[in-house]
Amino acid sequence: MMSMNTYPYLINGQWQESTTNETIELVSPYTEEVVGSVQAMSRDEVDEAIHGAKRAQQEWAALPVNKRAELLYAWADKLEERVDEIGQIIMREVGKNLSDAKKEVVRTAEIIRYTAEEGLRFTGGFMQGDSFPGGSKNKMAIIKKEALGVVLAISPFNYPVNLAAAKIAPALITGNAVVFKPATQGAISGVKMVEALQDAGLPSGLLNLVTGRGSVIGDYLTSHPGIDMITFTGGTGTGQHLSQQASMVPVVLELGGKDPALVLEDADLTLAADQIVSGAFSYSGQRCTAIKRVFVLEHQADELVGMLKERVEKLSVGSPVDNSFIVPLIDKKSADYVQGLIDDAVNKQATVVHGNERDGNLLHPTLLDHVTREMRVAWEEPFGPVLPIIRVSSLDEMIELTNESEFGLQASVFTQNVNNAFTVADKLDVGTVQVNGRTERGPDHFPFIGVKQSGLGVQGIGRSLETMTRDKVTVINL
Ligand SMILES: NC(=O)C1=CN([C@@H]2O[C@H](COP(=O)(O)OP(=O)(O)OC[C@H]3O[C@@H](n4cnc5c(N)ncnc54)[C@H](OP(=O)(O)O)[C@@H]3O)[C@@H](O)[C@H]2O)C=CC1
Ligand SMILES: O=C(O)[C@H](O)COP(=O)(O)O
Repeated sequence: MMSMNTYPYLINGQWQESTTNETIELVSPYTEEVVGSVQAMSRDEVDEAIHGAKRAQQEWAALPVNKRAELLYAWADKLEERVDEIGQIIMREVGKNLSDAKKEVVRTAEIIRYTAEEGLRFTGGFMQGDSFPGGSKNKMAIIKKEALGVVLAISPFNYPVNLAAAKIAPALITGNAVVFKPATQGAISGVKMVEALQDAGLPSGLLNLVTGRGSVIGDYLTSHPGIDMITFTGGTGTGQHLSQQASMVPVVLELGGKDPALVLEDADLTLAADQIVSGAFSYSGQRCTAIKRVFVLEHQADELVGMLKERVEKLSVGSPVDNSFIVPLIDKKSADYVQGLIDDAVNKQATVVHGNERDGNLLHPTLLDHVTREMRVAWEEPFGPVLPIIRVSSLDEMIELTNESEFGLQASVFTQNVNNAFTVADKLDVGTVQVNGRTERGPDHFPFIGVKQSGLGVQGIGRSLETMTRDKVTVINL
């Protein structure tokens, strides 16, 4: 008999306990109490999940796309009906404040609906041979979009519902089956999200949910011959490792970042300060797209730092239950890592403008000035509430520091001159440049890309449909 707080995995429509009799306890980042346990699945069970998905896929792909869209619309409705319950689970499991946790569920429903709509309009094409030299009008190609088969979706802890659904929904609408492996810390939110999908009428086996430590079953999953495509969001180290495991299947990776804010001489400093603080500190900086360093010209730095300090001092710090802006980090290891970056910078003479206080996993928002390139925090991704200010002598230096990073997710450029904005944007080696706004993924139909060590391939609703399908060409010779 399973205890109330022990969550099963899902294979072929059946919620089950693992024959390993092993479960993994998940501890809340802020109460440090056990939220629940998930199953540590065996390899045989993982095999069953993949084979079950394979069996379900062909029938699903054969359905008219409008029928597939019905499932997604129903799923979005079911998620919205459970927004309070799932929001609470996200809060308890990953420590996101309650308001943001509920917003995540609502945003997920919106992504799913938009994906269904895009899916309805997503078709192949037609080509005529005579546009190529020597070609003929009598040779015509009909290009259809076909599903790849079984998509393996692996998600991280920080958006346990949203980032998972952003992979699952495009896979399903294009006729793929899914094996979904949530982050272990985030797996209960994943279970709840999948329950909603099942309530919406998920065909048996079409999505199978596997749980267990990535370090134990991850390689087995990613190198499994039954997997036809992998879509992954998580740390750069994990992503690099995964891409070496996978063989001959498309892989999309959304990885870490070190997004800079470049504050140009003609920037509106009030706007820049507002956007930088919101971008750097929401969910305590546990966003791949968080602003993770600021470049400002020496002669404007005092003014900007003063404005940032004023805002950072006002951020509420505490419990996600009280909707605090700054909440405890996901676990002690992460908090220790961020503290290590702060300590290194302070030892190398960075100035603590605010913060550098710690209460367990709760790190107060920390603003560091006079950060130099010799400090680790200038280059490493903290995934926590610390913002380094790097004073520079020229715009060229800002561009150079941006491009020197191993990461290339996004960058913010603050300027009131549109020509400067485009000139600088073109020189930055990142996936997306935000002009006069914080770095962020949304709106979710925009392409979302990481270059260099920040990723491979592209997500974003329309682009995800492309990456989860292949062209099938039939040529007619009249
Ligand atoms: N660019 C982007 O879009 C985003 C990037 N991120 C990045 O993710 C990181 C934080 O998320 P976090 O969850 O800690 O990332 P991890 O890389 O630790 O984990 C991500 C996922 O990978 C799984 N995993 C672990 N090892 C393996 C393996 N060998 N094979 C396959 N899967 C494996 C994890 O499972 P388990 O939990 O069981 O270990 C989890 O489901 C940050 O670096 C952040 O920048 C986060 C969000 C968005
Ligand atoms: O995982 C992340 O950090 C997200 O992809 C960021 O999403 P956001 O920019 O919309 O918060």
